[in-house]
Amino acid sequence: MSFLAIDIGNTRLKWAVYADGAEPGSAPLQHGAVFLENIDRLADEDWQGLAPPTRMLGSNVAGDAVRRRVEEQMEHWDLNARWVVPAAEAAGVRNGYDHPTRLGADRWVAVIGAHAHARKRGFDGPVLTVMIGTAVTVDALSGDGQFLGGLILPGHGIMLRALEGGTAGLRVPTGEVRDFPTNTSDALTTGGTFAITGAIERMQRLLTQREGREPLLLMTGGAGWKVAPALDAPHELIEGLIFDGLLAMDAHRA
Ligand SMILES: Nc1ncnc2c1ncn2[C@@H]1O[C@H](COP(=O)(O)OP(=O)(O)O)[C@@H](O)[C@H]1O
Ligand SMILES: CC(C)(COP(=O)(O)O)[C@@H](O)C(=O)NCCC(=O)O
Ligand SMILES: [K+]
Repeated sequence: MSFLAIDIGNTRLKWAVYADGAEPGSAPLQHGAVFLENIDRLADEDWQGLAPPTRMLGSNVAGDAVRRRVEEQMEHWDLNARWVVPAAEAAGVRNGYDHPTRLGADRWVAVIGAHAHARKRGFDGPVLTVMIGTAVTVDALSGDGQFLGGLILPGHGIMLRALEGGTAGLRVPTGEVRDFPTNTSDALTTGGTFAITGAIERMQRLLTQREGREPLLLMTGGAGWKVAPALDAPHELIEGLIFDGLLAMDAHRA
């Protein structure tokens, strides 16, 4: 008996298999990541030889066509494909979005994962969930479990491509994060990084003011490690935050 968790973003599909009874924070038995252009080879490659999972739950923000292609890769297993649709409430979190179903499934699941982490360590204050993927999202959860809302901004890659495409003189290699950049490469890299860390720190201040208490700041996503060193606010990198949310949701449904 095992549980397959899938997180399809706009760049990569991430998957993890857990033993029955796993909880948020548990280590997966196996896990992997593939770029979306390679998802049609999952059954023949990454998942070849995997013990057939007995349950699955996925988060997908890459559209219906991608979801169908992934479902095809799972066809040889006797598995009921289940995908998260953000609702008004799930796993102890209430959804404050104007139209709950329009919230990105990955954001909803990550906030639920972050809530589970906070509760597990006995923390009942607010939580700020930061995801650094293709896009960057910064999502606020109140101490009493209400998702208050959050920001979407371009990830580093999108920012740089937008600048390259919209200017004549910004085609340069990746630079370093510097306090006062003195060349174009460093200016671009620092600009992108400070845009992201600045947005995070602004939301942290807003949430602290609203709740009267410093939030727990949990960060995840493929490029989280790049942003973490430049972030002044105390934070924790949790690679599998979306998987932890999927585990929490699966446990609540059972
Ligand atoms: N080894 C890596 N493989 C892929 N992406 C990476 C890697 N290291 C950093 N990244 C960054 O992480 C981003 C993808 O992160 P991910 O969380 O998978 O995004 P998404 O959920 O949007 O698909 C890429 O835009 C890239 O900038
Ligand atoms: C904001 C996102 C594009 C992030 O995608 P990602 O970077 O994880 O690929 C995704 O969560 C999404 O499509 N959201 C729907 C719109 C919303 O959340 O309001
Ligand atoms: K993501």
